[in-house]
Amino acid sequence: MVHAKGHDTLSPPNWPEGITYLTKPRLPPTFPPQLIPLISPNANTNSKTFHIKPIKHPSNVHIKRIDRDGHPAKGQCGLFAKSKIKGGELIIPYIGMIHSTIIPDDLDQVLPEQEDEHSSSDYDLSLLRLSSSDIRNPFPGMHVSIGVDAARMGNAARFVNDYRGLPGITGPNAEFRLGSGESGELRMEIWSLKCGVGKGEEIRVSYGKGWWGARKG
Ligand SMILES: C[S@@+](CC[C@H](N)C(=O)[O-])C[C@H]1O[C@@H](n2cnc3c(N)ncnc32)[C@H](O)[C@@H]1O
Repeated sequence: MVHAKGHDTLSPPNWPEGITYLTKPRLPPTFPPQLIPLISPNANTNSKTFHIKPIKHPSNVHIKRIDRDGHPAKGQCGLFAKSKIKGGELIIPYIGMIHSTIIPDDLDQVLPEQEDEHSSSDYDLSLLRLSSSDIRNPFPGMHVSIGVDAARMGNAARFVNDYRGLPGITGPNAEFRLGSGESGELRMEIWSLKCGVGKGEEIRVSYGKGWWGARKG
């Protein structure tokens, strides 16, 4: 375990240099306080931040550099099971930087000038989208989306690869699910599928056709 500047705590083995290790989601100071109760229902309504219990690195998974020929992510890292994981288990919550986009509801997509670092991130997952007619939406006439991006900071969940193209593999053994943490906070999680994950096996999800479609050509 390595404890570097900016990390929440000691990072697990094989954690890459330059990425901040988190034990709870990071909320930037620019995050609109009106949106905090939507992702953290137990937060004090006047709160400009949210308090979440730190999440430990699970002992049954590890980050491993992929050196297998034919693996499409060779040279990168993946997340592997250290011991057998049964079907239907929470493997690890997905932690990163929480961010929001607020755009007029009549725009059907973010304009180029509104794009930020998260728009092109390969580590960004959506947590919540609200149309202007949603009664929970605090911004009249606006469309709100909230996401979690682990490109620059996160936990071991950021290393989960997609199953496509992996040698001898025909499908995922895990999936992303929206869930809530111990403090009631909205979060993305990685759960094992019915088949479970064998000891030493790579944990692999489907990023979805949309994810791959956006990156073609
Ligand atoms: C969320 S990251 C996964 C962790 C990444 N392997 C790493 O070491 O940081 C997503 C990136 O992993 C790679 N990746 C994941 N699954 C892949 C697959 N099935 N085929 C090719 N590249 C993949 C791509 O470079 C993608 O942009």
